[in-house]
Amino acid sequence: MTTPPQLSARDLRKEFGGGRRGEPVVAVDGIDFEVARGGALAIVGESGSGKTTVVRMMAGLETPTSGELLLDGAPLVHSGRGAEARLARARRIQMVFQDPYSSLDPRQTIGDGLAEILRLHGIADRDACEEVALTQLRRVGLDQRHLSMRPGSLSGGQRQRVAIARALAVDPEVLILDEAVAALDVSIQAQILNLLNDLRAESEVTYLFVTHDLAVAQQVTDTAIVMHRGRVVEEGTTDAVLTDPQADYTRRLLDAVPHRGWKPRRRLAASA
Ligand SMILES: Nc1ncnc2c1ncn2[C@@H]1O[C@H](COP(=O)(O)OP(=O)(O)OP(=O)(O)O)[C@@H](O)[C@H]1O
Repeated sequence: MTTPPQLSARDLRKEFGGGRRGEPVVAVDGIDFEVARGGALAIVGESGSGKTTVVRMMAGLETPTSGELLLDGAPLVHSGRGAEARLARARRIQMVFQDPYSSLDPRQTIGDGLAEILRLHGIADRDACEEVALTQLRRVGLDQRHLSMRPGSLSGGQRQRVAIARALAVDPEVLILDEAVAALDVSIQAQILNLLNDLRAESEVTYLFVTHDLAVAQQVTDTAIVMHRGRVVEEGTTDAVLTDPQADYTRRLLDAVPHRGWKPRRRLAASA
């Protein structure tokens, strides 16, 4: 018997009502992808290509119009939207966003925030929380000092480390990273990407890495799909997509995003 992929999408489609002339907006137009357990897939595309909609369907925040999302071979979308269903889903799928402020309470210390998650998911009781929280912080390169700090006194990179620690604290099967390094300086970005590689090597977590930047995707993912107007226009190993793109759109996307050795040739045409 073959093992099912950890995560897959089959002919996944999402329409929203209320387009300009009343026609539906097709945000995701019949896409397919698969990620093996412990693998890392990049979803690459510019703003408006449908990446966020895919992620929101995975998080249970949107319901697909048709098609399926499968987690470990079982449909994901029909498991309900109530608080219990959300908690059960969060146990399996965690997310890290571009702006860690969106998930960090500015009034709460890093240690208290982690402890809250550990208790919520029944991972550690009150007595064990601090020790487990510290273990999680150490995994992401932080230490005892950070337990009592608040998000406002951390750097952007440290905040993103905390967001990663919080996400991995529940030992999810899938970690979705939605433009997770986009707001960081290049040197900090490199540190976080290295950390993500180390964390994936030491656990079986599967990454879904959403980005507009293929060069960044190459540093953490094995395979990539390129989305344009809700469709997959190119797929393959991330290396091949980056170094030998087949689709015109991918080539234009690569030309538009600054990367090492980049020479500005042309911007993506607004109508492309
Ligand atoms: N709730 C909604 N109602 C109507 N249209 C929507 C809704 N959400 C997204 N869309 C449309 O669906 C398309 C895809 O949007 P989506 O946010 O998924 O793209 P994206 O690639 O993630 O872009 P960004 O990086 O800017 O978030 C866009 O045309 C967007 O305007």
